[in-house]
Amino acid sequence: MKWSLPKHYNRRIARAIAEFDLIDDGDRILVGFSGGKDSAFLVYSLAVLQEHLSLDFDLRVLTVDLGFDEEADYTKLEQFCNKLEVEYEVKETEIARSVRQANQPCAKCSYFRKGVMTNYCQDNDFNKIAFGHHYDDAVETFLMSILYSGQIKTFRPNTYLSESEVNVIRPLVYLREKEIVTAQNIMEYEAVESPCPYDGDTKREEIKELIQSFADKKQVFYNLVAAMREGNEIELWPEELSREELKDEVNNLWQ
Ligand SMILES: Nc1ncnc2c1ncn2[C@@H]1O[C@H](COP(=O)(O)OP(=O)(O)OP(=O)(O)O)[C@@H](O)[C@H]1O
Repeated sequence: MKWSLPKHYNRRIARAIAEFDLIDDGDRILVGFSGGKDSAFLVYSLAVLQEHLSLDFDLRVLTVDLGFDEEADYTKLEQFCNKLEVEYEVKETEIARSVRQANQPCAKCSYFRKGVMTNYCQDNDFNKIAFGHHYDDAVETFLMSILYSGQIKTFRPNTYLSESEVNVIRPLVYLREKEIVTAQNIMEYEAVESPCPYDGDTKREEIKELIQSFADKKQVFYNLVAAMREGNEIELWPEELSREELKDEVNNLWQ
């Protein structure tokens, strides 16, 4: 294969693979490809690494056709995979119809999409699903979760789904989004537009702008990275008491 990855990208992806134990010998990995820049780079880098790593693993690329566009054409995606010599398949679904009336269409769509992929894994003997989430996605999700849901959490680079016995892996977690944008020249692929009418998650955009607004945005980004690590110092308020417990505690004060 004539394709290659610059050293810098190799190092970051290899770091994620080694640190989070993302790929093992004998793995069969199903790669989620939307046609966007992130998953295109994921397909590209896994195809290149398959040639160069000492690990022996299989790859197949899957696009879940969400059903938003009846005229959807996947030729460009297929040609990209052919060029990289990886198998490519499109799975048609009617997810669009089920999420149109939903309160949170994006969350529901992503849930159904993952369901389609795990079913595909079970039917075709794949043990891992790879997604193209990157460093900025992880930090933005962490901050969104605190600000909009009151929970301190983000997605993990490697998550075992016990019900379907599949691991979801995210090999690009150490790459910044701007590095992936630059990588479009390396892989000779132009991202296709998403057919989704809800594209452009406004909450995520808000968070992106917030991080960008700090004078020392790089330091702020890496402080958030530090905060989302287990083992980092945590000093939180005690758990909230139930209404009854609190009432008793307050009453005791007056006796
Ligand atoms: N229709 C789809 N079919 C298969 N996999 C998908 C699809 N949509 C998204 N994915 C996978 O889920 C990941 C996260 O999805 P999300 O919608 O957040 O994409 P994104 O950050 O816009 O990435 P991309 O640039 O690849 O579209 C993608 O990187 C890709 O691996």
